Amino acid sequence: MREQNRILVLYGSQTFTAQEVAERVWRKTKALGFRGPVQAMDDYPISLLIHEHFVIFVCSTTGQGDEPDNMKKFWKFLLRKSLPPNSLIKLHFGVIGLGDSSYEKFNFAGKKLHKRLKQLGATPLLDIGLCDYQHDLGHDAVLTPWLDQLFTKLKCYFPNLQTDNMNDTFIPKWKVSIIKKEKQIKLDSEYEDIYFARGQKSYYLEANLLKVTKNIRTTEETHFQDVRLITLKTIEDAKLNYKPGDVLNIRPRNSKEDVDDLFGIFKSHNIDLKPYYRLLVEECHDGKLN
Ligand SMILES: Cc1cc2nc3c(=O)[nH]c(=O)nc-3n(C[C@H](O)[C@H](O)[C@H](O)COP(=O)(O)O)c2cc1C
Repeated sequence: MREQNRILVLYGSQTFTAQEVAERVWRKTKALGFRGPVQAMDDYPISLLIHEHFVIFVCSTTGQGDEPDNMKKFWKFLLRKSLPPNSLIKLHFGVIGLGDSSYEKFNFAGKKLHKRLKQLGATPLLDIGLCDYQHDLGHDAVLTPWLDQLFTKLKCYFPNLQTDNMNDTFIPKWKVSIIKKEKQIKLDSEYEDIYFARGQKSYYLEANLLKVTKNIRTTEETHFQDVRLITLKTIEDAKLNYKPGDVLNIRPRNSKEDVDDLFGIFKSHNIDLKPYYRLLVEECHDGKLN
């Protein structure tokens, strides 16, 4: 093993749910004293996979049974015909799939990943966990017992593992430091944004302030998907130039009430943060910066 007590947690996630689950799983592995990072599959140098002994995969399904964008490169590599069938002989793994049984191809990406890892000689620690968004308890209905089983199984490889009093100690993945306590800026109107007020419009390339004027549900109330027609209006009746094929990137803004509530909480905990401070957020693994 490259490192003692190493478990790697890799995820494929389109809209962050699998990422959030992967980070929860990673925190549990940290609480048990394991080392190793949590990463999107495409951010992991895949040529090193042959040296890994323990990997937990958290994989959602998107589109019509497709794998998420941030595992496409990884998945393409795994599918190479030139890979010998024993490439991953050292690897012990678990796959937890996140899906929705209202889709025809339920959890396809996770199922395909589990199958391919086995074809390449890896040993499953336990059967794939098939989380279903349709379940009353959401993904946790499958995830919680699956994790209990996983950690019980890991005891076979790590006999000193203490899982009985495993608490959910908070293990930070990010180091946050204040880099600039800028002066508070007075905003001229309720729509103004702090960056616009600083004259940093170029920060957003061709940014415009927009207001939502209509937000109408277009699907039946009884239909499981909530699809919306949202109408936006420029604040100063500015003309927006666009051509077919252009993409509109919307950055929603938090309401003033929500921002005030959040900073009220910081204040009540004696945390010196103001909305206009600039922060530096750095990723760290095992307590060290990357
Ligand atoms: C556009 C779209 C397509 C989806 N397609 C599937 C699918 O084919 N099979 C499935 O089991 N779940 C499907 N799902 C459900 C997602 O897998 C599920 O919501 C999951 O929690 C999303 O995880 P993520 O946020 O990490 O991408 C789809 C969800 C969306 C929004």
